[in-house]
Amino acid sequence: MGDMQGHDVELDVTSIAHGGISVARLDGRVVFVTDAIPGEKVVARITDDRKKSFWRADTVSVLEPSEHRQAHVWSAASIDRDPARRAGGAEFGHIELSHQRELKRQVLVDALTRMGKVDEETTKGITVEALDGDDDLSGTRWRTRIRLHVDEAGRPGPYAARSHTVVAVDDLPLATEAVEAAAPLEQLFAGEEQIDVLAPSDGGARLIVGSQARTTVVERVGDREFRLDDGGFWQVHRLAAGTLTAAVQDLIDPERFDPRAMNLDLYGGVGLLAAAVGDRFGQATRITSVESDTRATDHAAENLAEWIGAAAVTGRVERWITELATTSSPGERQRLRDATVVLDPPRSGAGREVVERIASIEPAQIVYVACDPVALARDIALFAERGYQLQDLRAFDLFPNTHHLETVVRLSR
Ligand SMILES: C[S@@+](CC[C@H](N)C(=O)[O-])C[C@H]1O[C@@H](n2cnc3c(N)ncnc32)[C@H](O)[C@@H]1O
Repeated sequence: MGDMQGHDVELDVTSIAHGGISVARLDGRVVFVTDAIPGEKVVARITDDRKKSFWRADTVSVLEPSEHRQAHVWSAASIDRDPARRAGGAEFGHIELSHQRELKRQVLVDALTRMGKVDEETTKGITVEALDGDDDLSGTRWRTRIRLHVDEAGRPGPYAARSHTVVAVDDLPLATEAVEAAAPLEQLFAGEEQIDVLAPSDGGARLIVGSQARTTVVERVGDREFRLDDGGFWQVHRLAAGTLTAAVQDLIDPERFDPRAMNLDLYGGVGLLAAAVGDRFGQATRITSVESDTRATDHAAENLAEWIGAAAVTGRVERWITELATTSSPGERQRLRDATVVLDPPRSGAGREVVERIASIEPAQIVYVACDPVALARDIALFAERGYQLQDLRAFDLFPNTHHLETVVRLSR
């Protein structure tokens, strides 16, 4: 192993893998190749040949293009650039938007059937939906937040794909116009590591440089306002918060919903999904939002203040739910059995401990919002071990021109 790195090889690209890379075979060996599309023949440069079972490669030219190939939406990320200098974060930008969604569907269905042990029949009819109101066919101008990294000379820019090399760019087409206009691509920031640029929905744009003091911004979703720290978590696509609000409201089975139960919003951030539940089922709804970031919970308490049955607590979900499961009274246990649990964990998913704890309180239904289909599929299989089956699913293209997608599922016994 080791003498093929840097060599160019011809590859027939056969399928898509998780993570935005395609799969090809070379002399029977799997090669994961970037910037290709299944069905293409490409010339690719081997970047990693250390493993016996698979190699990695970057496409450098296309011999037989897919009918779905398009000029990259971001010239800084196109295959015309040296692979080491291609901007990261738009790894599907060379694929027509409708076909990006088809590839995301394939990845989701593959994860659900292989890792989630969901039967194929159940996955029929799954689509990755465009967001309501997103009529931009190029999949650009949606990022309300962007992180730039700073190189040794002080120049800000995105990282190159799969590396920590900062690359110079003169545009940011996935960012909203307000974010792009505010991004200081021409300035120098010697001594800084990163710069966050955001444009909240209440207007204006701001930069967060280094350890500057946090300020509060306001995001609007329908008639609701959410206050949060400028550096705090908020869904990135300009239409994401509204889309997930509607999806959670849609997926909760009203027959199984009890407003007086101990309903939970786990990994709650500033209360977006707790508010979605309350707005769907009325002011009498009881729900507790659990979040590890104290500043976010402070904002959640404020954002949900007018609603008497809502509470926001600071805690790590795994610990908080363990304590809940072990200390609840018989009356509380019944209200937990009647509960709807919404969870929206980070990319790594909930994991075995949290899944088992949730299952141990035996809630009436679980609505799981996931940004990683593989972590979701693993957790679906864990829930299935405890008798919770996939009942309904919707998937959304919350991240056009990237490989990411968002999935919302309902599980019940
Ligand atoms: C994907 S975000 C979802 C936030 C919220 N549901 C929303 O849509 O705005 C995940 C949230 O989980 C929080 N978090 C991460 N790990 C956690 C943990 N172990 N326990 C509690 N919260 C956690 C993060 O701070 C973040 O706010």
